[in-house]
Amino acid sequence: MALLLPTADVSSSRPLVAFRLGSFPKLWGLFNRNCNLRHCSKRFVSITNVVYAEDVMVSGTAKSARRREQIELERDSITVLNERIRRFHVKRESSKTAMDAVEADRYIQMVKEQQQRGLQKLKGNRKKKESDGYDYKVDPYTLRSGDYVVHKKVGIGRFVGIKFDVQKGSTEPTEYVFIEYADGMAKLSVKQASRMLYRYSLPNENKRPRTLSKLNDTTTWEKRKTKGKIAIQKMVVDLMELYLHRLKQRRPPYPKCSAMEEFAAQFSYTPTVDQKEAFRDVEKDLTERETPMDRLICGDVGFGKTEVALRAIFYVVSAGKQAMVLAPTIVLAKQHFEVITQRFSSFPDVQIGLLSRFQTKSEKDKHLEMIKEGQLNIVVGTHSLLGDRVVYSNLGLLVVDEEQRFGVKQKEKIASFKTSIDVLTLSATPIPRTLYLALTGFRDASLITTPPPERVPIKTHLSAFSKEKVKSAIKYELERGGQVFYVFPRIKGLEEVKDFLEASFPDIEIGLAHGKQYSKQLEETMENFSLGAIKILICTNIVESGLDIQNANTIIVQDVQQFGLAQLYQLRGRVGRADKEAHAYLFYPDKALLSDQALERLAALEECRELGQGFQLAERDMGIRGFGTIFGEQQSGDVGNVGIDLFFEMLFDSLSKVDEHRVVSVPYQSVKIDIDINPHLPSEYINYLENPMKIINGAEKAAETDIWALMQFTENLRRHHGKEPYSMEILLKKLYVRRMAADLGIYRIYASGKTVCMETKMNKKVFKLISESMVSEVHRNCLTFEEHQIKAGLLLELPREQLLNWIFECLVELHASLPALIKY
Ligand SMILES: Nc1ncnc2c1ncn2[C@@H]1O[C@H](COP(=O)(O)OP(=O)(O)OP(=O)(O)O)[C@@H](O)[C@H]1O
Repeated sequence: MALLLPTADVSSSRPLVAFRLGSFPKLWGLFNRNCNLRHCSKRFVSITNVVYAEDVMVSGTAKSARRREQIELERDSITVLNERIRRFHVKRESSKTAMDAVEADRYIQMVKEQQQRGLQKLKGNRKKKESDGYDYKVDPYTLRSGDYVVHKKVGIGRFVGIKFDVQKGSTEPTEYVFIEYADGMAKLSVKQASRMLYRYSLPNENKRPRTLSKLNDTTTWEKRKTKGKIAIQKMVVDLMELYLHRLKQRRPPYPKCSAMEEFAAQFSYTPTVDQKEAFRDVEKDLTERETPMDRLICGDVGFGKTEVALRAIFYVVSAGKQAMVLAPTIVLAKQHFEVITQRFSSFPDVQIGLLSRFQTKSEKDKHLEMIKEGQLNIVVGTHSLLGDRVVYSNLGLLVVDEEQRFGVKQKEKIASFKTSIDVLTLSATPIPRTLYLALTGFRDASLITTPPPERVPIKTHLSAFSKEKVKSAIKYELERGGQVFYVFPRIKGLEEVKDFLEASFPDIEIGLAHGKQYSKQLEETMENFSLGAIKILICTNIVESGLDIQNANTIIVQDVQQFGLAQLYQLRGRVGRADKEAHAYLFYPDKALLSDQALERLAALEECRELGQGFQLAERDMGIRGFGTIFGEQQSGDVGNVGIDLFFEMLFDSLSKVDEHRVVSVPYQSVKIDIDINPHLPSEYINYLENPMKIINGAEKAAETDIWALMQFTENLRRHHGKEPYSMEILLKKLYVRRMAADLGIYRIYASGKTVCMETKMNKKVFKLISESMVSEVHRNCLTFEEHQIKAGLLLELPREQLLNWIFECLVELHASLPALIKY
């Protein structure tokens, strides 16, 4: 018996109608007899939202669990597919227009050539130095007993040791590497081990993996590896597509301006080799390319990235366009404003403005008006510059300092600029050189790894905290006329530090800076410190990045174990920015209280005392701490499957084969499905649909557009008319099959006895790639590839509808790999 409850809120996501029924085709027939569906059809919900009447009687968790179970059961294969399309295709498809294959070919070729050069350099490096390059395998002799390792073919094991053993039939003892697995011990020759073993380290790792792989059953490991591989492919393809997409944008190149020489001559220093190269890169981007620049200037702390940005600004402003400089904090914005003002001082026509939340409303309004009217050529500020109130007259360039410090929404806004104007991003988060070279071709970046001349390495002193040591360090710095940063990890406790320092240095001006202060007060303190009025600045890590105070050459960090490695590296980089020798004192409370991980981190920092070792440090830091800064949190999770070292090797491999991940779709109309199915819709449904032809034509049109449109179509159909009867479902599935086939480059599907043949433009490599990642073994195991055909051998000859269902399921599986492929 059907139970129909009245509905109240059509927009609500809660179930509007409760049924207790078997199959749905019967349901709407029943309704059709019992009520006027034409009037109430809008009040039905799709079958996924149906609640069974008897559930209403059951209470508590059992009730919701059963409901969920029931709902799961009701999710038919189209719903499951639609949900997946929504999850995976939304971002990619909606933001992109199709690219002409010939044009794309040209770009891909260009990218590949650039990338080849990068990889070539990597190989070159390797020859010079065996440990460098993209070989991430581990030297077994460097392993310690208990270390986790990954064997490419077997998976995660625990290194036990290297011992001599005599092989059968030999009298000579040979060295073997012993590795413990869940079900036994593996014995590898040292040579073999050096070819197959990687360290198993993870980003953000503090808990070691407990589960070892099995020697005798490698399926779980194979699955993990495939998952990792697919994730990497997706990442590479995303990078590639983003790049291709950007290459499609156009703007006229900026004219080369003669005044640049004058501007360059006013730089107080001789640029370093890397700076010069970065200037050239930026100049080429702006004056020779027709696509907007999206370049990352990646340089170690204090190595002079700002000047690169200044030159880019000069080009743009000289051409009559505006430039916006975005800094993560007001303190840094102010510093940039001052540097820019000073650097442009002999170009009085260039007007520079700082937009700050400390300004009064009328000051701010005046600035906004000037930006809008084009009276300000360079605008400096924090994220407030991204707000809708800021309207530019003729914006040409965006300079972003430390993009990773902006929030998600702000990053999205920054990304939206990248397709229309030139963007230069400055980052002091070093990326490993190997990674940089491998990424060449996918991401325009310039590395600044050479320090300005006369820079002296910062002397790093790591020890247990002692008031005496603190006092003598400060005394030394003050006596040579310098200033001191005193960094403490918590706001609570700063006052105590202040009391101690005031007592020790009664005649010295001491300032306090932290993020919870009133902005005005913070700004004043920073100003006084940079002017030299304040000699000791007690602060939290608010000074972490970008701050450039040349006279401050001692930094003291108390409770150093509380900071991350990259953070400490940044903090240390606040000093030693001139030619004076600088000191960094890192104090921990008591060695016994430090975790192994903290000790390892600090030792790494102490080791990397030479200038420019941030890049080296980044490589290690990724093993210990954050990987997400470069690739995002999602990828950070993917690394977990295989460990960083194997992940990197797979990444480099994938980068070098990017054009093999290419799928060429075929036009929807050219796809032939030679399976004779023309389902007849029941008359009740036809009556119920009001205008069935319009609906069927709409479905066909949606399928022709793309999978996203087809998904929206079926969702709408079900929202308005409930779940369709079986024959309509078959009709829809046929459309899905044709659409998915077109996307996969399959232009004909037919059956011959127990074999399903799919003629395709896909190449064998792509087939291998996507079939490997199929979740369903049933489908995967029966597929083969022969001369432009994907063949499926079925166990028995299926009736037509079942056959269509089978093909539908199989294509759904193949289609799931599309995000890891480049389409054009
Ligand atoms: N070639 C050079 N020779 C000597 N000093 C230089 C050179 N280039 C820049 N500098 C100076 O070095 C200091 C640091 O430069 P800058 O602020 O550009 O570094 P940065 O790379 O932006 O550092 P951070 O990542 O900390 O922001 C500045 O005072 C700058 O004037």
